[in-house]
Amino acid sequence: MAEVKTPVVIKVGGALLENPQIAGQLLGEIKALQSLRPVILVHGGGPLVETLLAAMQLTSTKIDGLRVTPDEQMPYVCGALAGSANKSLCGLAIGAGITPVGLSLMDGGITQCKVLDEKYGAVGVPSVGKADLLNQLLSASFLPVISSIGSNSDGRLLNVNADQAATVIAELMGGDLLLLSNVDGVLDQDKQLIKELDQSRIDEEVAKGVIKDGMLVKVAAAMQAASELAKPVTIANWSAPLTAILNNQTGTRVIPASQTSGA
Ligand SMILES: Nc1ncnc2c1ncn2[C@@H]1O[C@H](COP(=O)(O)OP(=O)(O)O)[C@@H](O)[C@H]1O
Ligand SMILES: CC(=O)N[C@@H](CCC(=O)OP(=O)(O)O)C(=O)O
Repeated sequence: MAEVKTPVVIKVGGALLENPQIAGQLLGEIKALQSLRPVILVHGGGPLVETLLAAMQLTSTKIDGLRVTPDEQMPYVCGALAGSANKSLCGLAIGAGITPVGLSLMDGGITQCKVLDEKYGAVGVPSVGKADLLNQLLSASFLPVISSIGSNSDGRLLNVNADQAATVIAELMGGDLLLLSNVDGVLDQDKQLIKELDQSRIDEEVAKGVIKDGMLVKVAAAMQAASELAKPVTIANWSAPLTAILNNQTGTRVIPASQTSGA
């Protein structure tokens, strides 16, 4: 029987698109990785959302790293995430010799979303759906490129934080999860890289206010995926070589309770 290879789910923050050279380099590394293992790309687009909302003279606020999203802003949020960000990354993938398929969380029932809390407006919490579509695309060597726009069962469009989206996709596929951003990983109060983070160190750094804003959501999402998958999740810089990230030579590894020495 053919060996089933564990997919790699790579999430990139939207700020990557502000640096097409680094983005192109990463896509080139993803192309090389695809010859070894299936890859799924999940992306954010926070800066694009900000720019578009500002151009429309709309204001936007975040609570604990999550954007408060009134339903009337969803056309712009969808346009930025499922439109501009998704198609820009697909274009960069094509430039790297990859055949991408641009998707959102709702396509093929990949995830189902529920409204988080009406105080956030149209913000969704995703849960695992069906893997069939992704399995078909991966077996045909396509690169799924997934934006974090989802829908609830009534068809209400919801804005999902892209780290949470990637977490759920990694859980659905049993994949290895890399959360790539514009920082080397999770930094301590002296701006030094923390190489390993378990739940008690997370609680400590959050209480001190060292882990905050977007990193708060990212670390919580990483720990959720690590616990669900019973394996570490990596938070690293998209400028680092992908092989170094995969070989744990750089970045922060978020370790689930099942793998800490006290477990
Ligand atoms: N302890 C920390 N270590 C590293 N970055 C942190 C930390 N606390 C807060 N941050 C902030 O979190 C940001 C990464 O989160 P975010 O902007 O949401 O990234 P992305 O858009 O790539 O998902 C960093 O650029 C940094 O400003
Ligand atoms: C609910 C919520 O916060 N949604 C995020 C979705 C995009 C995102 O997560 O983008 P980054 O990965 O670039 O931060 C937002 O509107 O910014």
